Amino acid sequence: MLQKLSSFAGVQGPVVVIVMDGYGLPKSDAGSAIAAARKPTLDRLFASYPNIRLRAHGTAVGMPSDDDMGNSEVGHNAIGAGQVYSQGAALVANAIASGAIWQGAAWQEIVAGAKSGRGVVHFIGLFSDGNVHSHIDHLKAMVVQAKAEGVKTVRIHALLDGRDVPETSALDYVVPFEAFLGEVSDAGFDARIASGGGRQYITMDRYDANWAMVDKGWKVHVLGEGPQFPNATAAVNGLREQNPGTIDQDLPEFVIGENGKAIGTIEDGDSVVFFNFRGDRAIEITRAFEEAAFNKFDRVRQPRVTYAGMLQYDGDLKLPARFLVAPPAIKDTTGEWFAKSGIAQFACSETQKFGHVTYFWNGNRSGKFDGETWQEIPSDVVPFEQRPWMKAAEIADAMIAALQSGQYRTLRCNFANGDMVGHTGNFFAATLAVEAVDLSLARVLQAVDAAGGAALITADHGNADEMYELDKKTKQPAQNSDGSFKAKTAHTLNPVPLILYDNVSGGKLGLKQTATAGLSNIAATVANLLGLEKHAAWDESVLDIK
Ligand SMILES: O=C(O)[C@@H](CO)OP(=O)(O)O
Ligand SMILES: [Mn+2]
Ligand SMILES: [Mn+2]
Repeated sequence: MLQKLSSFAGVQGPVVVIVMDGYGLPKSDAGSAIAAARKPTLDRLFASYPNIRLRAHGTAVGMPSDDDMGNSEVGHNAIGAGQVYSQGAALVANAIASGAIWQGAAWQEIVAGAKSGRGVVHFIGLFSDGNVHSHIDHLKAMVVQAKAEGVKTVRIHALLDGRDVPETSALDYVVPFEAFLGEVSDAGFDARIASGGGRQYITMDRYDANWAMVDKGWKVHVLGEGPQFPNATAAVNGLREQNPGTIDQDLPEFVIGENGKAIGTIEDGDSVVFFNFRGDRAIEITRAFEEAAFNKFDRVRQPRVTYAGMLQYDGDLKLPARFLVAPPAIKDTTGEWFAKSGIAQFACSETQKFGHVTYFWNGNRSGKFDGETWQEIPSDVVPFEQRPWMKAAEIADAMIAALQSGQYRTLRCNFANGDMVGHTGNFFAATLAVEAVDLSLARVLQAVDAAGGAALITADHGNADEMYELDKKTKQPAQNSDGSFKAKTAHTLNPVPLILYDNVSGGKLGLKQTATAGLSNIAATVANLLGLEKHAAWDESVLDIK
């Protein structure tokens, strides 16, 4: 049980945490869809309620360096656990640097498994240096090590990014990597890219939103069925020609063929490494490889392979069974300790972010703690620039109903809009996305007032705050040669807001801005609003109690 605070009995009504995904505070309004949006509710909040800035990127959320942007996994982990752990990106980089990864049983089984079969290791994963789901340097190190350990053939199944890196940067990765593979290949070692496609088109679906993407990925990676090209560079060029204006993440699938035959089908006795360290978009394809009874799509055949994930993606489901690097052991989350303190909790989002407020929030566990209620609003399966309002209204409806029910002492939700629409690179749609959040926020806050509660409004990282690549010198939006602006689809390095919406304490409560304030300070702040001391493991509260 968490102890009672001596200085404050807590807000009488419910304490609500609202995450506006992808809502950062930019240095300049140039290129910010947030600045361009009409958002009377947020304007009023910033003008009239206590608010501070929180660090949401780099080492403040467990990334290897402060050049790393934040992302939903590390952001929601930090918010939900109140602690900063070295995250997958850092853990894998360290395991490779020390060589510990090669000593582990999982890597040795991958190599031994391949050698007892045809000698083939497949690597499937996100092909960039974005460091959100994966890093191409990790792949490079594994190819070199596989060769050193006597693997005969390497086949890479490359998911093109353009979402954590510039939107049409695929060839910046593919061309040098194909050159590198050419250099390491010799009479006894053959390493090539064998298949791929855009990450938002094949394989990397999450939260059961659209299994058809995984089906498409399976067909190209495993069965070798799809439009053929002689190499990945030719594939990217060819697909771009056939699909003018399509950015990398949305490019269709491709297969590398030789004399009409796919060069990298996955067969019995092969080894397969899914080299993303982040779990949300790795779980579905992992299930397709591991599950004996699988009914999400027709696999046609299930090759008997030695399969490993870069990390363990789900600590409750133990998925996958074999993993190269142990994930951060996220302990003592708010979900767990509020449950132990008898506090009923409500969590809600739409499909695209549902796992963020449940699985990431609870430390990458898919199971509920006692007294938790989760509500998922099914997301649209459309390009989000066509529906920038997404399910904000429905999430607000669910939050309002949960507040009115009087059943929950604390509630949390995530509005996906700023992030999911921000990732499309469509400025106009992103302003509408922010406006939809503003409208829904107004409705939820009315219900918070009616319940005599208080709310913390925040974000997990930036995105819609910078919709164009900024010119390094002028700090103005950078231009393409035809004069159009260069769209930016990735997250940003900007801080995020923390607003305290409190009409109940009579001015007793405020927020403390500290130099190091970050997402991990929210957990203790929520505990204090509930009238509870923080858990010893959590970073300090920023609640100022006068
Ligand atoms: O879409 C995703 O997978 C990531 C970007 O790679 O975004 P977020 O961290 O906001 O989920
Ligand atoms: Mn996010
Ligand atoms: Mn995102």
